[in-house]
Amino acid sequence: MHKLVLIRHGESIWNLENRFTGWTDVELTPTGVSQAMAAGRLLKAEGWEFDLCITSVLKRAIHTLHYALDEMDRIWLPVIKDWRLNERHYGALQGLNKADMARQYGEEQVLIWRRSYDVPPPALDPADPRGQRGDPRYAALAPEQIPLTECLKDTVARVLPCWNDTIVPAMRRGQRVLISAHGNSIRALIKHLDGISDADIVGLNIPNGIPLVYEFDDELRPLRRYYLGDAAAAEAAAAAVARQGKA
Ligand SMILES: O=C(O)[C@@H](CO)OP(=O)(O)O
Repeated sequence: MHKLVLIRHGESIWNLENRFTGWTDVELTPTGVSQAMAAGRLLKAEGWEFDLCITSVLKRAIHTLHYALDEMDRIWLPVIKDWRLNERHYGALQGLNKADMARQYGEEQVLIWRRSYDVPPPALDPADPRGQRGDPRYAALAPEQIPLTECLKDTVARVLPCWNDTIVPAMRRGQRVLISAHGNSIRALIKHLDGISDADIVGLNIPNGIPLVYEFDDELRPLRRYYLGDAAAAEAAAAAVARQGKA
């Protein structure tokens, strides 16, 4: 059997301020740091060991990984940083307050922007300073590979190649993999792995900083997934994420 652990980063400053974040590179809050450290302590207490870590290129995920690894005394583990695990790009919504948008456009519209499978938020203008096309961390990408907005379907389309060319080969080599990523890049992976329908994926929310375990058979077919620690607390934290789109 193969196991994989995924962690959504701890609370970020824009999570706290309830702002659409996407590819904006915001820092963790002190609560987010505590969540990351608690995730590391939980993994250590349960005896989890890893051979390879993979994170996005956004500091909230990178720092979450480091704080968790430090608690496990495994800060020396190899880390791959892959832009394909970045948060879903939130287009022209990046920086705007979710509750304000719900008051202005209605909760139904905000739910579509946040959780629908194939309706992208309004796109950023390529010249908008909130965009990433001049960011040196994406210098190896062609401009058209750097999104101006993404729906979840678009995120699935770039997370899956990372799954297939990086995560799966590592697991097949017998490496135990820990991934630090984002609410919607994790939703993209879960949608693919568990074959969740376009309608049902709307109801799936990922809490900050709680390790999510996947178990696979020898052919890497998913057997089950579950949060480590207090299951009721994980469920309550996921419900709180869903409410962020309320007016
Ligand atoms: O703003 C974002 O980038 C994401 C994650 O924080 O938010 P949401 O849960 O609304 O998709």
